Formats: sequence, C-alpha cells, structure tokens
Amino acid sequence: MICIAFYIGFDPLDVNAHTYLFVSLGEFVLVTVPKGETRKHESWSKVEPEESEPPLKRTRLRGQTDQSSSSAGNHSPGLGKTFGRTPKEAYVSQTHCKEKIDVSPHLCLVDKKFESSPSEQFSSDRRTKPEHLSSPTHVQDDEEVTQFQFVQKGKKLKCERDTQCFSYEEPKGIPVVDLSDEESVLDKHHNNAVIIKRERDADELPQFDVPLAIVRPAAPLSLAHEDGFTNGSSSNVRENDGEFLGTKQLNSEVVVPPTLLLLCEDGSSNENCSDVERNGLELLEYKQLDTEDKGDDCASDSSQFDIASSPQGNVKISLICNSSQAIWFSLDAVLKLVEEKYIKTYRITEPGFSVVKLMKDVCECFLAEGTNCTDDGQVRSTNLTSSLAISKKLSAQDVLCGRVYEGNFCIPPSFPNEPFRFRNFIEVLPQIPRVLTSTSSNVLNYITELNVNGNSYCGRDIKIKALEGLGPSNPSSLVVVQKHNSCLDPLKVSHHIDDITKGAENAKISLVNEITDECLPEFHYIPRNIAYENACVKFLLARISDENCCSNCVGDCMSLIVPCACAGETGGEFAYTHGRLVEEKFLEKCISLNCDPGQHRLFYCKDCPLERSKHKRVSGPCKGHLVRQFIKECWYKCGCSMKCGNRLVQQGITVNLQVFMTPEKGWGVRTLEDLPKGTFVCEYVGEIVTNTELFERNTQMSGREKHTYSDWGSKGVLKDEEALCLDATVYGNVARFLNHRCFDANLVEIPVEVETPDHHYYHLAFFTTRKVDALEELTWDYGIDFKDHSHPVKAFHCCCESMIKLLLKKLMRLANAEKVVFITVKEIDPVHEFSSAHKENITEEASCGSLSITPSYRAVL
Ligand SMILES: C[S@@+](CC[C@H](N)C(=O)[O-])C[C@H]1O[C@@H](n2cnc3c(N)ncnc32)[C@H](O)[C@@H]1O
Repeated sequence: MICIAFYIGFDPLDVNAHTYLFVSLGEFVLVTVPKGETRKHESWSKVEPEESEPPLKRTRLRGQTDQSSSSAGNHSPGLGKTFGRTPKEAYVSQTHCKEKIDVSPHLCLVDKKFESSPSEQFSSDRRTKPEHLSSPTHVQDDEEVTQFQFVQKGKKLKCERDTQCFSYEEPKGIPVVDLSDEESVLDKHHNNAVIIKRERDADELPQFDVPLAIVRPAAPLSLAHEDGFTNGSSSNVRENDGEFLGTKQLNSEVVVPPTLLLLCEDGSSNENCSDVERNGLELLEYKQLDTEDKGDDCASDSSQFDIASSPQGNVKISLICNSSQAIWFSLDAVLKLVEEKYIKTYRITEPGFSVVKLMKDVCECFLAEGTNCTDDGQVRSTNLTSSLAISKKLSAQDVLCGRVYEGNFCIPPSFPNEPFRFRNFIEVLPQIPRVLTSTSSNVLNYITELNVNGNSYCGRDIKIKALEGLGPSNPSSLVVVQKHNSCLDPLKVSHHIDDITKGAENAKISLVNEITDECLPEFHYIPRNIAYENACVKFLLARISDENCCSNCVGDCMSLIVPCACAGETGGEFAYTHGRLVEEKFLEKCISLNCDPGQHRLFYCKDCPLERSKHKRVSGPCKGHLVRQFIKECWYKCGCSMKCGNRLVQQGITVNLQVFMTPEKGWGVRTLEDLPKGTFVCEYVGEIVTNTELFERNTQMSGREKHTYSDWGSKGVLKDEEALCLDATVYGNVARFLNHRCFDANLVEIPVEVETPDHHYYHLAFFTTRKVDALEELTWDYGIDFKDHSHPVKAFHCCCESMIKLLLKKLMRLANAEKVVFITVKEIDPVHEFSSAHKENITEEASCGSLSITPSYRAVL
C-alpha cells in the first residue's frame, strides 16, 4: 500500500511528507515538504515583500535559439501600430517554443466545414490554417514546472499574517528546474524506476511564511476548529495522526525541497513501490481517497484526506498516509504522471489541466462558497456558517471523484440553484464519450426535466427594423433576414426548456418549439471542448513562454496605454475593444475571409490529413486552406485578472440566447437581446476527434443529423492524431444548433487562442458580423460548396438559395422589371424581409404590396 501525503497545513512532527496547497484570496502556491527534513533547516520565515527575489519565471527552454520562424510573418492582421515587438518578433518567440515542444495538438478545421455527412458536411477547400503552422514540435517532458505554475502574477505571493495565509518566496539563486535532474527523474519514471530527487542545499530552499491557522484532520466532520477551519470532507483521520502544531513550532522548523513522499504501507521493498507509472498513479485514484472504502489495512495506519477552509480565506487540503518506509519522488514527476494518467484514462480535456490546478479549483470552490468570495477572488465577507454549509455540501472527494458531474455535465448537483460557478472547471469524463443510440440509457433526458412555464420565456414585442451597417466586406448588397415573430405566443409553445445547459453556462439558454411537437434532440451539453480517444490534445504550460504572455500585467490589460504581449498576435493591438466587441477592422477582415475566400491567400498541403482520413490518394497539393486571422486572449500565465478585457471567449456565453424551432431548417438559435456588431456569441464546442475518427463516425452515422466542424492547418504533415476536428453531435453546446446562411450570415467564426500561443489548438468563436436585433436567428456560413456534386457525401439541401430565387422571382414580377437588384427595408412576406444599409441611396420607393423596390438599385443581374 502506498500513500501520498498532501498536507495543507503543517505538522512538523509527522514523519510523512506534506504538500501544502494554499489558496488565500485568490493567491495560490503549492509546495511539498518531506517531513523528515523539517528539522534540518530554518527556512520557514516571514517573507518581506520588498526583499523578494524576482518572480520565478519559466526560463527559456533549453536549447532555444533565436532562429526565426520561416513562416512567422503571416498572421498580423495589421491592426494599426504595433507594440514593443513586431508581429514577426512575436512569432519568433513562438517558434522557439514550438521547436521544443513535444505534443502539438492541432485543432484541424476543414475547409468546407460540413465535410462528409449526408445532412451536413464540412470539407476542405475554403478554410485553412496559417501557413506557418508546422508539424509537431518537441519539448522536454520535464519542462513543466508544475508546483510553480500558480504563483500568480509572476511574483511571490503577497501574504499578510492576519489573514492567515501562506507565503512563498522563490529560492534565491536557483534555477526554476534543474533540467538535468528532472530529466533523469522522468526518464527513470518511465522505466518504472524509483527516483529520489536530489535534495537542495539549505540556502537553495524556498522560504515560507508560516500559516497561523492550523488544520486538525482528526476533528469531527463539519465542525469548526478553534483555529477557524472547518472540515469539509469525511475523514477518518485519527486523533493523533497528522496533528498540526502552532505557529511557534512551525517557525522553528525548516523547509526542505519540494518533494513528494511515496510510502510503502506494507513494508514491501522499494521495488514494489518503484513502479511509479503504475503504483504512484493508482495511489491518486479517487476511490483510494475515499476513506469510506478503505480497507482495514489502510485505515488502521493512515489518515487519508481532509479539506478545510477558514473564514479568513485559507483553504487547506491534506492527503496523509503514515508508513515506515518511504520513497521520495519529485512532486513534479508525480503530478505529471497523474496528469498523464488522467488525460489518457479519464479523457480530461481541459487543455490546461493539472492536478495542482484541480486542487486549486477545489480550494477556490471552498473559498468562493465559504467566504462569499467574488469572482476575482475578493472576499466580500467572511462567514463561518457558510463555510460550514459548503463543507457539508461539497466534499473535495466529491469534486475529485467526479461526483459533481452529472453525466458529463459540470454541474454540482448539490447546489444547482445557487449562483455558484466553477472557475476553470475541468471536465473529467467518467468514461470515454461514445456515440449514443436513441435507446442509450446514458442519454440525458431533458424532456423529463422540462420546466414548462409559459411566462418565463421571452415574449418581447420586437419591431422589425432595417438592417444597418452592411459593411464593404459583405459582397452581396442583399440581406435576407429571418423575420422574427413580433410576439411569442405561449399557447403555441409545445415544448419549452428553461435552460438546456443545466447551469453549465454563465447564461441560461432556453428552448422553445412553437411549430412542431419535436423535443430537444438527445445530446450532452458541454460548455467546453472534450477530447475523444485518439485526439492528441495535450498542452504544456511550458509552451507559453514569457514572450507569449503578460505575466507582469495586473488587472485589465485593456486599460494599458501600450498593449501587452498578448496583443502580439493581432499586430500589437488588441482584437477587442473596451466595449468587449471585436475591433471593427479586424472583424471586417475575418468576414471578408469567409465571404470571399478567393481573394485571400490559400495554403496547399502536400499530404492533406483530410484526404488521408477519407483514404483518398490525391496526387499533388490539396484543395487549399485559408490562412486565418487569430485572436489571442490572455490566459493562465498572464498576470491580469479574470475580468481582463482580453478574456472574452474563455468567460463563456454571456448573451441571452434561445434555441427555437425554425420553419424550414429544424432547430435554430436566436438572440433574445439586441447584439451590437462584433459581439461574442458562443464558441463551437464539441468532442475533439481526429479526422479519421470523424470520418468513421460520419460513415457509421449516415442516418443521423451531424454537427461537426473541421478545418486544419499545418505546413508540415500532421499525424492522424494531430489532425483534429470538432464533433458536436453527441457532446456539444448551443452552437450545434446554429444554422447555415449562404450570403449574409450574421455570425462569423474566428479562431481564438487561449491556452496556446501557437495555433495548435484554438477555440472557434462566433461573433456578430453586424448589429443583430433581438429575436433574429443567428446563422453562420458553413462554407459548404453545395455545387460540389462530386463530393462522396451529399450536403443537405440548403434553403437559402431557393428562398432567394423565390423572392427574386416575386420581386421581378411585382416590379415589372426585367432584372433587378433591390434593396428594401420592408417586410415582403410572412417569413422574410430585405433590407440594406444603403438607405441613403434609396431615391424612390415603389411599394408593391409589402415589397419595396428601389429603382436606383436596378441593375442587370
Ligand atoms: C448544425 S445543424 C443546425 C441545427 C439543426 N437545424 C438542428 O435541428 O439540429 C445543421 C443542420 O441544420 C439544417 N440546416 C442548417 N442550415 C440550413 C439551411 N440553410 N437550409 C436547410 N437546412 C439547414 C441541415 O439539416 C443541417 O444538416
């Protein structure tokens, strides 16, 4: 039996190792301390901020050179002046990273997006990825320095004694990671060897501010201790196990290098415990943390788990096990192995997933609930009662065991009606996502959970207005706008769901069917992408170098006079405005790319993974892929706050959307509020699958409606597992209901990098192309070439064309004109209307019934 000790709190008498995970008012640090070393040094001390060393930054990756990327220059959208470095320089730094990085997942998005499905297929000739994308690059395994990732803002933690927090000062004069040491550790791990990390000298050791609060794991569940901490989970910790001592004692103790202790409970040889890959990981399996399931052997000799929070904002987690034998491991290595295991086995999909982050999330949940904490980590009030309450409601085991998931929904069942939200929540799929059949018992049945309330959905009286702002990027002067009902009639609604996301999104998304009896199709709502079997979506934070993030920023990067490094991707200017919209010029360029791909540069790949996935042997270059415009948002390693204006997509849906039944296209999505041009609406979320997997799925599921998106881009040849697509058929978000529009879609998709600075993985975000009125249907151009009859799988029959033809016919007859191009602002039939921004050009209006024609716009078609 092996146990790992993760202590939040400190017990200088305990012979085990203790890993401390402190979250205090949003600041966080994790350090593992082997107990056996605690008396040797005197490094626990208060840290004076002014004496702090420079932030422990990730150093440049070993072997990095200053070579520039051959393809670096392509992606500046040219938004005005540049800051600091040119976009090219920005890419140089990216390239450095890429050259060292091991796994390079690619979200591969095929051109014609609805490639190969009878109903809707994406294929490949219109979209592309930037030319500079290269084949997978490599990084050393050891380059992720997990325990330092949460030292926020690139600085040591600010701690105040009176808030009982824990502060950490970076060790003076030592590198972030001893790469050679770490490397050998990892290598040996992979060979199942037991590695004992070298100990650092005393003067290399980090210094800590001693927490004033202590945790007593032995105390009864849910009882507040005299130190203000409250046990948050069931624990069978014995009274005398893991007893915590007070500050005085701690102050006199010493700190040892961050190391994780692995113990052999059964006294077996080190060899038995040496299989880190196997045993070490098994140790962290959740069920083993469940103390109720513990066997006698373990229970008799060990404390397993505890979590506590204090009204002062400290949250402490401890995993403890006593044993006579100990093997020392690098905390980095063990965390890495656990992460790998979870990524492989449990399909953890959050790109930035780490065990430490998971623990941080747990702590933040406690902190948020227990202290009535605001989103940005500011404590509004302290409340021991609420701390107690949340402790009862949510045990860390629940979180760690995935019990908070309902199927694959990230919904904490304990508090469905509370405004509680997980931040940075990690999707841990309990099982591999699989295609659901209609009889699958796993299907979440929304219908049984209908909350039919005729008054609760929107019934706004919307006046139909002329469209404004038809930009130059829209080549067509014709805009056909779905007529929205002026008033929803509750009596007509056969089906209504209050929130199809079941709390997974920030905003509720209702569903109504006023047309048929059809209910919401079976699918699992997920707010973020999840990875399926072979898709290689693994991210190393090491990929994000200092040049790629703004670790020194504080608060809102948008308020800076000079944009931070994260604006490098967009030519040194942020792609977002202060009003949280996409900047006009940038947006226009993105729209133009979609509307008129022929005018833009295409990239042709030698060995197209799309063709490969279809087992096609194509000689010569592929059909070509567009070079896209990317947005880069601030993220994890940036120092700015979660409310930074350069974090839009990652904050999820904020607009008021509704899924509704359209007359001719099945379900669709509409907005329930007016949306200005450039508003972020939602992301296209689904299962990340490989091209091959998608192709197989599509061929297997020929009868079923598909919700897939794919594109791809790499200069090099992608391996199959790196050529990724999104399939929202079974797991998806509201975007799976967005319908296609041929000419004048009011949404445009823009790739947004959040986790990575190098286009290997990105989020596909939808922004409005113009002002969209409330109740207007939201549509985007799927990019399907409907005329491509040679395609093996037929695309769905698009109603746009027929609609427009019909209208043109009608117009011509009514106007008694040979051929006209028309602009009008009035309703022309119960379903559609024409409108235009060029109203100033309308010289004369000839009304024909409900139709208006502008003679000055007559032209030969
Ligand atoms: C991504 S789904 C959109 C949601 C879909 N309407 C539904 O009910 O689930 C794409 C499918 O919607 C339908 N669709 C979308 N746009 C359409 C259009 N312009 N004309 C006809 N059907 C359309 C097609 O059946 C297509 O396969």
